[in-house]
Amino acid sequence: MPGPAPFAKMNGIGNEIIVADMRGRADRVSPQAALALAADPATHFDQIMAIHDARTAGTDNFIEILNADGSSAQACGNGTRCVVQALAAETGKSVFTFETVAGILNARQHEDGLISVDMGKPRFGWQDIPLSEEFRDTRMIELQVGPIDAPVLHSPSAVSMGNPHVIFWVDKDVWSYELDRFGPMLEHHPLFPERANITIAQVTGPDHLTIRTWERGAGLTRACGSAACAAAVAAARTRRTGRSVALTAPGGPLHVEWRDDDHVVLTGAAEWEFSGSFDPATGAWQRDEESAA
Ligand SMILES: N[C@H](CCC[C@H](N)C(=O)O)C(=O)O
Repeated sequence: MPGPAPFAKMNGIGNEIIVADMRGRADRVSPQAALALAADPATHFDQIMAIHDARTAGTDNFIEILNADGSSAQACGNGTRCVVQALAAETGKSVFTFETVAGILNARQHEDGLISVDMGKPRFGWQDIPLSEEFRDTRMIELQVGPIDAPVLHSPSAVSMGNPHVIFWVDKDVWSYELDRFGPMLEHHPLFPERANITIAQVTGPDHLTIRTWERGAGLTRACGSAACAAAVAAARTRRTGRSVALTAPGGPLHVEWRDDDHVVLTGAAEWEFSGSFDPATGAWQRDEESAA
């Protein structure tokens, strides 16, 4: 049996992330370990980013992403920034190429410490998101919450950033909507065969959005990077903003640029909290002695 694996508890503007160092070993973080770590308030997380040895030439590492409910995710922008910060501190490198189940992505740490992740190209086809019904135009799909004649939320945009997202556009303050109540129902709506990440977004300035997200497999989070990308792309697609968008999530600021080559680049901060080691099979863990409180 391989021994315990090192981990760092980090966050990407409040998106709670565990970066697990699974390099040099063949086992994987089990869904049971994820559930155990998520249930402990000291290690509660939204995503685990498990760093594995590279599988493909030209990449630095393979990254596996687990949600708090033990399910896997194809993309995690905020978590990827945490991985970059951890590996940059260890290696002194600032440019990385990672492989995930959704493909290859590039990331870099800037001089000021902020980190940019190229999240790849968005997809808009209903089968790509995926939706269970044909919608020819996913800038606005038919879905509503509340009374038929006076819906509270309606007509969201749908986008795949490798993972499924819907964005409801709202006129009032994003905190005035009961996302904790609508989120679970929308995440599991039959329109989304692979479930979905649910974001409410308000245009709060020229090229500025304020967002809140209910994450698939994790619930309400203080930030979701791929949702920020999906919201910015959907805003540009519906002419609500241009292609370079500043966003405010509950946990802080993010910037998204939808480049002319169709790639979406997410920029923001990452923060280390403490380090420890854990058993990838069970989730039993302990804090490193010298680690900060
Ligand atoms: N927090 C992540 C996204 C997690 C996505 C996950 N909830 C899913 O698609 O299952 C981010 O920063 O992009």
